[in-house]
Amino acid sequence: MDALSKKVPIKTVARVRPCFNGTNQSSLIIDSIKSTIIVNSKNKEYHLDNVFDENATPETLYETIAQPIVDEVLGGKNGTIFAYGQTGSGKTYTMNGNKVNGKTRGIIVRSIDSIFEYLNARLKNDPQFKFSLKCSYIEVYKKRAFDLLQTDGATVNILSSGEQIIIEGAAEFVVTSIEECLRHLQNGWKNRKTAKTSMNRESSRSHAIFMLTLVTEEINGTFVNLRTSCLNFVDLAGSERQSQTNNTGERLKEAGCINQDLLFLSTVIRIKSTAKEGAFIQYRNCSLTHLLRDSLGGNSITAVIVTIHQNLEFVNDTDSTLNFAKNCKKVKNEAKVNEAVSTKDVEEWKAEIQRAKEDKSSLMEEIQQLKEEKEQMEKRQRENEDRILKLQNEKKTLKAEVENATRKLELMEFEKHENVLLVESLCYSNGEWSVWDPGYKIFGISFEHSGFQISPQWELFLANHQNLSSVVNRITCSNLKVLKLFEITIPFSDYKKWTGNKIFLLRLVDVIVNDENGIKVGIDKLWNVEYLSHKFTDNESVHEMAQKLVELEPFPNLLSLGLLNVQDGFDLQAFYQFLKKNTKVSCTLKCSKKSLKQMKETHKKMPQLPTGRHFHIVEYK
Ligand SMILES: Nc1ncnc2c1ncn2[C@@H]1O[C@H](COP(=O)(O)OP(=O)(O)OP(=O)(O)O)[C@@H](O)[C@H]1O
Repeated sequence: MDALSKKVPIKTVARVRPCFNGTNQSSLIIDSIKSTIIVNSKNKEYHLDNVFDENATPETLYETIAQPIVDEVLGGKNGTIFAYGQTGSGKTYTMNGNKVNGKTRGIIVRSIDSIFEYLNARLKNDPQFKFSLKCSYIEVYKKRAFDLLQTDGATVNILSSGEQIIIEGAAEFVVTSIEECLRHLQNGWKNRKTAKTSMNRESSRSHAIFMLTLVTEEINGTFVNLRTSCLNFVDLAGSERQSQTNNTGERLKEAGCINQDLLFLSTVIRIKSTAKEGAFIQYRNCSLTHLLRDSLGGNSITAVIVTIHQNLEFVNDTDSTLNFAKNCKKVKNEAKVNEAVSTKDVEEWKAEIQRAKEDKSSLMEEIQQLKEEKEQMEKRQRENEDRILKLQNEKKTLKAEVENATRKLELMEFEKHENVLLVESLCYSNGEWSVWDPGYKIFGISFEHSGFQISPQWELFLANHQNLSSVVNRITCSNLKVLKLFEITIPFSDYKKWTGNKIFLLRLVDVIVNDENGIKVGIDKLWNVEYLSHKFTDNESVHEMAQKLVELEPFPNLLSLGLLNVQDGFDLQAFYQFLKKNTKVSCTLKCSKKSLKQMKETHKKMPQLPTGRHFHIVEYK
């Protein structure tokens, strides 16, 4: 294998496929021996490096075109094999063949076989020989490049850095056997975009490039040779005429992109074939030419296989394909062996390998140890997690117990106050809190036919129940509308928590009750009234009643008092002493009809109470 580079023209061959649609009238005169094709109707003769007629076997084609390039690649040079031609003319058939095994195997499969055959033989004969082979598979579809080895249709970016073309984002798989390599190739085939057209049941709608990158390392005396070479197989999409394919919609759009790419490729080839050395060519304008820059007049051994129809109806495309081939023949590539030679001492290198082996085994031991430690830690972690869970549950139970105990304590604390009551029967409905319990008794005050309502400011109001007269400590309050009875305090800061348990604290305030005549019956503390009313029952002597009132200690805050059913003999004079002693109180006496007249007369004779206070005597009904 020649390590020196020299300028070599692109090898250009034609492969003629059997007549399309079963016709057997060829429009071409094919001479495989002279490597010429004459296009009768155009009166043109094309001379190529090789011409393969329809009887040429895939094996002959491989041996003539591909094998020499594969050999060069194994020696460290880059190589590219293109298939170019009209749609349905046999490009995919030539590159891939119909199957991955058997006689119709295409160029790619045969090349892979050959590469592994060589590399395995080298490994066997030279224990110091090393290699790494990687594959990637890219397609250019509608001007964008995609990775065929990534099933999610990942796009890739084609970048150039100096002499290097970089395919950013493309997956590269190391392959160590024919089977592994073919598996990737077949996966890529499946992902390639194809569609049925009138010219081809499975027409490629993209340009596909299968790439193999080979790195070999061999020792020559005291030198280490590192060689890197690439082999590209390019199956281009076929040129199409709308008049022949009758494509519409998406197919037509694809055809437009395919034709544009091929036109650009032909233009690059035409310019390359005539341009002077070093002339600037805009490869980057098209993903296809950008990607294949090296293969089109650069560091690569390139062969172009043009595939053609021989039917007369396709003669114009055949002629233009052959014209492309003619231009390709004029383009020269300069392939060099891509080699890096290091002067490393072999003994030192061997010692290094030995050291690396030893390092490796001690590392393996360390890894094993770490694995065991990891397992133990994981076990411990699992145990800890179980323990934490258990503790958390215990904590929850304890917390609930503490909360319960705290609540009980607080309740007990509140219950110590005489004017404080914890009510557990408040309920919430329609956006309001309420207590509804006819006959309810709070602080010794009895409520009948009445309900409680609680305002948003947490005040408790008494209200009539269903148009009935409310009865408070047996005083009928027919016009009772809303009566502020108590201030309600929520005993704990987090009221939501406690309202959930329906626990409220009621704190008694001054209470004013209207009697049935609309007259206020005011009492300092209602439990005092309870005490008074207890003393003044109907069964006791009215004389005693008045006397006892006078004897009682004064109620400094008592504002109002109502006495019901006062009978004859009640000592008004004595009661007046009570009014004088209790300096804030106003009073309403209710007498039987019989004694009303006399009571009123006695009353007239008594001195007036100071302004702001009153003493009424009315009939008791
Ligand atoms: N030399 C040949 N001998 C026998 N059959 C062939 C030959 N060339 C092509 N064919 C058959 O013709 C059909 C079209 O071939 P193929 O798909 O390779 O065309 P193509 O150039 O890749 O088309 P497109 O550009 O539309 O993808 C296939 O069924 C293939 O088997």
